Amino acid sequence: MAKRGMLIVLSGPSGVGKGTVRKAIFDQGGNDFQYSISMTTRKPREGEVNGEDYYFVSKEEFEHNIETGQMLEYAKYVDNYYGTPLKYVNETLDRGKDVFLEIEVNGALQVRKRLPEGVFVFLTPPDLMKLKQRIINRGTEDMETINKRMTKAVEEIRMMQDYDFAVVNDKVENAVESIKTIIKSERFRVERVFPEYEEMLGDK
Ligand SMILES: Nc1ncnc2c1ncn2[C@@H]1O[C@H](COP(=O)(O)OP(=O)(O)OP(=O)(O)O)[C@@H](O)[C@H]1O
Ligand SMILES: Nc1nc2c(ncn2[C@@H]2O[C@H](COP(=O)(O)O)[C@@H](O)[C@H]2O)c(=O)[nH]1
Repeated sequence: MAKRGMLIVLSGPSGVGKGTVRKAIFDQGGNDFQYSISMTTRKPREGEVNGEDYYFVSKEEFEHNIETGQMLEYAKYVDNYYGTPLKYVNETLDRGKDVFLEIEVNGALQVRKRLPEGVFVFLTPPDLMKLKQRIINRGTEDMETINKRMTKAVEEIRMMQDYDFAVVNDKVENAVESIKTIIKSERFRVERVFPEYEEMLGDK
């Protein structure tokens, strides 16, 4: 049976740049991460594609998925549900592939309980003003929603200490390099990738 893949969970407040950093890591190549597409009851933004950016579903469908145990984790975040379908994550890890989740903090802490072997990285903004400016610049939310997301952000940043690693997203390229280094080092720690280590340490 293939060795189970590695689970990487990237979390942090809305607008900090999780999606930007994740896309840069994927675009640079040199890895075979599988991105887990989340499910949400939020309405699609302009340009968002069902089955690529999210699975956009009704509240009823989402609640049915919760009740039937189909979610690895889920959270109510600013008036909408967001969650990770369990089957894809399990099947992909079982195939020996690495899975990348990009989710908010309450969901990440649920994942930590179920899959504690994952690598949990918190992406944090240089400061709150810059965070707000990034959400405003993105131009996807109205001011009322931005303010709700900023209130959430303060709660979320307090939970940073529950993560294995924290990375400041000041410059995208620096955050990308830091996360790639973390992943490389965690893979080494978990898998002891050099065969001579196995021999030296007397593993079967
Ligand atoms: N280091 C950075 N410096 C300046 N702007 C940035 C940086 N990283 C991302 N941004 C910009 O900030 C905005 C929010 O980024 P992004 O959508 O990636 O955040 P997110 O954390 O994925 O948000 P959400 O959780 O709401 O999906 C985007 O307009 C992006 O271009
Ligand atoms: N707990 C989960 N949170 C998720 C998931 N997918 C995305 N998110 C987070 O929700 C907020 C808002 O996202 P937006 O697309 O409306 O800006 C943000 O922090 C996302 O990272 C998920 O599956 N589970």
